[in-house]
Amino acid sequence: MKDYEHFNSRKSAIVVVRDASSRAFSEEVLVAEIKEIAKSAGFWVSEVFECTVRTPFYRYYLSRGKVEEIKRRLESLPEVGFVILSTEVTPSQQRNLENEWQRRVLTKSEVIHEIFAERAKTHEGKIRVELARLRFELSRLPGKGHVLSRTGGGIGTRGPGEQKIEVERRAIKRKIAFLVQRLEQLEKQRKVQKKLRNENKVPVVAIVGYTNAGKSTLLNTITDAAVAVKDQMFVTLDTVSRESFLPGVGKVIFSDTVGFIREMPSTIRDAFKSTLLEIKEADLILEVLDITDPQYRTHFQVINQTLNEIGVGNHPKILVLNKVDLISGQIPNLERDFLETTSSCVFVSAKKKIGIENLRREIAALLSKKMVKLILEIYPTQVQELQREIYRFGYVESVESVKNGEKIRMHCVVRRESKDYIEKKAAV
Ligand SMILES: Nc1nc2c(ncn2[C@@H]2O[C@H](COP(=O)(O)OP(=O)(O)OP(=O)(O)O)[C@@H](O)[C@H]2O)c(=O)[nH]1
Repeated sequence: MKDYEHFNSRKSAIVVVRDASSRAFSEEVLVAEIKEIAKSAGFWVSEVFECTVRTPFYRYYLSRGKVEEIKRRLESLPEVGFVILSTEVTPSQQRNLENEWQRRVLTKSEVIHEIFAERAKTHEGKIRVELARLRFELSRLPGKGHVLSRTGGGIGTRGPGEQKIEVERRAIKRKIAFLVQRLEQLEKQRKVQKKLRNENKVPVVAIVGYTNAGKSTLLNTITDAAVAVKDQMFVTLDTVSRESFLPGVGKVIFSDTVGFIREMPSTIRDAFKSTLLEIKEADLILEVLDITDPQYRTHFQVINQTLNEIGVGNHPKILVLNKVDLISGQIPNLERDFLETTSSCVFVSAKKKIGIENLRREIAALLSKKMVKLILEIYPTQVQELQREIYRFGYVESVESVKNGEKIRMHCVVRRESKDYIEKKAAV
């Protein structure tokens, strides 16, 4: 056990943000984001060090002077057990910093992996997170080999460190192969379920947005479901779907997706790719934004960029501006670029149930474009079977007895593409 490992139980940390001002996003965004990530992983951030490094020292990724300055500061912060870096460093740089500072040093990716590991609820979600973690570990092995191989072997020979790494690499690859196989089986099962759902043509509404925007809360409010809701990033790691009834449409499936974030580690992004790809099959996308977050414009960019990457940039969308209950003054004016990418825009409070009926109406209005109204006259003996068929594609609005009880008139709403099929069934 290293001297500083006893700090692990106290999750107090300082955050080091390097070269924030030279990036595409503002310093404020980067600092707020890394603090939020640290908080979601259960860290209490006591200080943030922002540094611009003109001459980085390869050994540390920071300049020698900065390493010293942080070291001195840490000496007066005995309660701090961790240093979280806003970007990635090599395993050897990480080890060197740990030796200098005598604290655990974590990179942003490591912290995000930790959050995902803690939050995964379903069996499939857990496998995905474990896969991401193993792939991340694999990508960092070469760096570790470099550090360890310095302990033995001469030029041109393999040091004991590197041999050990080779053994580790093989073990990780074996685990990855096993998990990939398991995941493929689970995906097959899911495809069968999805096929059944597609046969029934139930419209799907995907709820997407930056992490912590209120997606799970909205899913709950819209469908009265109970999905875990916490004021932390990435609470939802697996797609959670719930059904609800919308007038003019019938049964609708609402799906809560994994939260988006800028610079999601590629291992996590790959692991959850298929979850994100499910958005492709949605009939409508609800793009949720936390309007009270000072960074909501950046979040909007990140979401749209991710949606474009998945290939659903032009899908029908409703922009849902959430948490209006926290706005005391005037609701912010939205620029044209906000509104141009979406079919409509609704202000709500998912938590306080404000604007939800309006949102449901907007959703119904967009989805009902794919629906048609039918009036069928059938014999009473046909009612049961026909109703069953109608509910696969929509719903029955009302039923009345006509022609002295000889026939039944049914008013129903069904998906446009099922119209001929239903009419044929009714004509039998
Ligand atoms: N005041 C207020 N708080 C809200 C509202 N909607 C959500 N919240 C809070 O915001 C926090 C995050 O909500 P979630 O629904 O978990 O957010 P999410 O987008 O699903 O988060 P991830 O699963 O991490 O992607 C919780 O503390 C909610 O109670 C709202 O309309 N008003």
